[in-house]
Amino acid sequence: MDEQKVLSIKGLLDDTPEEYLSHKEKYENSIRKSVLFYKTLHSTEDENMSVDEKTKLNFRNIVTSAIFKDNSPFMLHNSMFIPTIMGQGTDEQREYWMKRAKNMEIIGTYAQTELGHGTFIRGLETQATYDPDTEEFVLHSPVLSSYKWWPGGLAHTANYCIVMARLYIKGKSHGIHPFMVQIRDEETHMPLPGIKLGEIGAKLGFNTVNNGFLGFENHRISRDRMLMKNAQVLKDGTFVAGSNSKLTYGTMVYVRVLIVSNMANMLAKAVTIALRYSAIRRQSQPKPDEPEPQILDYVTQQHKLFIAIASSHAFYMNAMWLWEIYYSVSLQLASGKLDNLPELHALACCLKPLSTIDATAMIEKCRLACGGHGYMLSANLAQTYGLATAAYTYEGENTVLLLQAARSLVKAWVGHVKGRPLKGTMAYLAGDSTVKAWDGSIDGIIQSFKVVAIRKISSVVKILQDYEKSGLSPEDAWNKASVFLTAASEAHGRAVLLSVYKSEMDKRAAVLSPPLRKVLLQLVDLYVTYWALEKVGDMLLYASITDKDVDELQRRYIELLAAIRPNAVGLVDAFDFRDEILNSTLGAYDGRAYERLMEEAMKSPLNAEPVNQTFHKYLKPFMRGKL
Ligand SMILES: CCCCCCCCCCCCC/C=C/C(=O)SCCNC(=O)CCNC(=O)[C@H](O)C(C)(C)COP(=O)(O)OP(=O)(O)OC[C@H]1O[C@@H](n2cnc3c(N)ncnc32)[C@H](O)[C@@H]1OP(=O)(O)O
Ligand SMILES: Cc1cc2nc3c(=O)[nH]c(=O)nc-3n(C[C@H](O)[C@H](O)[C@H](O)COP(=O)(O)OP(=O)(O)OC[C@H]3O[C@@H](n4cnc5c(N)ncnc54)[C@H](O)[C@@H]3O)c2cc1C
Repeated sequence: MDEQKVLSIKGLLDDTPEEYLSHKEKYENSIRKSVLFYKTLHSTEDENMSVDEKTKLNFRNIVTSAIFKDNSPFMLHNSMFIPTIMGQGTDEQREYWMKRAKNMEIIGTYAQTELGHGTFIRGLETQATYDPDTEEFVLHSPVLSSYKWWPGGLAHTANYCIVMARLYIKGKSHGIHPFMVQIRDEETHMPLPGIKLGEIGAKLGFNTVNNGFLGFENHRISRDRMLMKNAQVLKDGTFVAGSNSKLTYGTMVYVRVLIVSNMANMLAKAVTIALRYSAIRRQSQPKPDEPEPQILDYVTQQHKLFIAIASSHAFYMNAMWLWEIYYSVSLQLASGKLDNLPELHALACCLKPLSTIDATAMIEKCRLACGGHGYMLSANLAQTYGLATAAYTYEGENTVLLLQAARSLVKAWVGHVKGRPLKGTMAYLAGDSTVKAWDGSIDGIIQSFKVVAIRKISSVVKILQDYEKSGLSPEDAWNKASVFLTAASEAHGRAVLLSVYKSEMDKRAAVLSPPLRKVLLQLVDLYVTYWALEKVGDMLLYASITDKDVDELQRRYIELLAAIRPNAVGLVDAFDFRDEILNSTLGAYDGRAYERLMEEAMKSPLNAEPVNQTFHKYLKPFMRGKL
């Protein structure tokens, strides 16, 4: 996506900050901008580029942040509607629907979550009952809780959507399947008969995404509207099951992988804003005979911010690595080879939660590091937090995904104990869990994180087995142990994040100039040392670290902050975000934060006049005691 071309489109960037628009005006403005933006996107897209190339090209591209501070009502069209057609449609269905969707002849969304169910997909209640007489599916929302609730763009924007519904044939349920459903008339945009649509209301963020609700009243669609790549319903109502019922969950895995790269970008944006502001903001006078220092020179400020730079790099390296795995597994799935899907699912169930947990926390820390000005919406830190924290929940709520990963880890460990070989990212579980002397090296610390994961997984398996021996059902044992199951998944995820970041950097280090290699490896060192200190309890319990080693680690951490300080501004400048993309009074390249804060303040409609009409209507009578 050519940033210059996009950002030079007239009318695309807001003159009046959206914060001063009404809820309805914000939506209408976001539609106006979406149409402008997607016209350009469509005109500049290289049709010959593969999904793989396009995705990796866009990994660091967040030009949309310049246009939509709170995302676009079109976001589900590209991020889930099109990928689901690609992943779940037959060749014929792909041929027909991809053309219409890519040409923006139709606008789609992905409607899975219901008022009553989000996590538990097998509990979804929207019905798709097959009528062999008419060769149609009857879509119905039997109760309020079965209304689709949350899908982006569903309320007033999309005219088609992928509906995940429970398939019934002759009274028998055949599980959840994807259906292509037209929800609005293409000419009038009126909801079709038997379809109730609306928006779900104001939210913490995503307030220009037009998240909506959808209810069906016996709405009929033709048989060919079920996306039948993974399972089919024949004309006579015969159900042909797919090779794996979870293949219908493929779009979610795809988005979870993308979310890791998105967190890298969100965090990079926030730390660029906060760090640049910390370079121009001067405050206090620790040394009486010296001027107020840059707040960036306070080590506590460096502690708040430098880990965010390193974490953005770590998420980016892990995202690229995970995308390669995703893409190769998706090619294998296309040829019916499913055996690497569980590992991909488990990986995504670790890295999506950890990247969103860390990014959300660190973006908030970036905001807090800017004091009062960080609290201004014109700083664009609160909105960035809102976007990141949404990803904690959507595409699989984090706790639930960590428990999914734990399911795979427990199975792997139990299998290992029985002699079954471990493979891929879980192979290290077969490694030596007796720790060698702590050597404080980066590789040594990463190995300690692997030991922590091994020990946490093995001990939670022991807890599960003891509960079951005591007579608890597997389900009750699982629930009782679930806090430590998520902890075991987090430990595994940490080990993966650390080792992939290190190994991916090592691969790249050879081609870097010595100064660049030095500063990037300092970030790796900072990241590993930071997490060793964050998890010092686990290190003391499971690794061979001593209190003397901890003292050494703390000193090393402080030295690393000092070593990175001279390059800190250069490191965020290297993210190369244009001012329009940062969209922040505090983060602009020229450092004129105060002038920009004032310029933005003057855009408030309240500043258009010195005396607001409420003075004469209310205040004056009130102050004169006349109310
Ligand atoms: C280029 C850069 C671009 C950046 C853009 C990035 C951002 C993009 C943003 C897009 C906007 C997003 C808006 C949000 C959209 C949504 O939120 S859509 C709805 C998402 N909803 C979910 O994710 C629901 C989460 N719930 C689940 O996934 C499942 O219900 C569950 C939690 C996995 C549990 O399911 P259940 O059927 O109960 O499973 P179990 O009984 O536990 O058995 C699980 C077995 O199935 C396997 N499995 C489960 N899921 C998958 C999967 N997806 N793939 C493969 N396998 C799966 C699991 O491994 C278990 O297998 P066994 O252990 O062998 O039994
Ligand atoms: C900004 C945003 C955009 C979204 N966009 C879309 C969209 O476009 N399309 C769409 O279909 N959906 C969308 N969603 C919905 C999203 O996918 C769901 O919110 C998410 O899957 C969580 O489900 P839920 O909200 O029902 O929460 P629940 O699943 O009810 O979770 C609530 C709490 O219960 C806990 N819990 C639930 N199950 C378990 C369990 N088995 N074990 C332990 N704890 C459990 C969770 O950990 C959580 O703490 C969006 C959500 C948000 C916030």
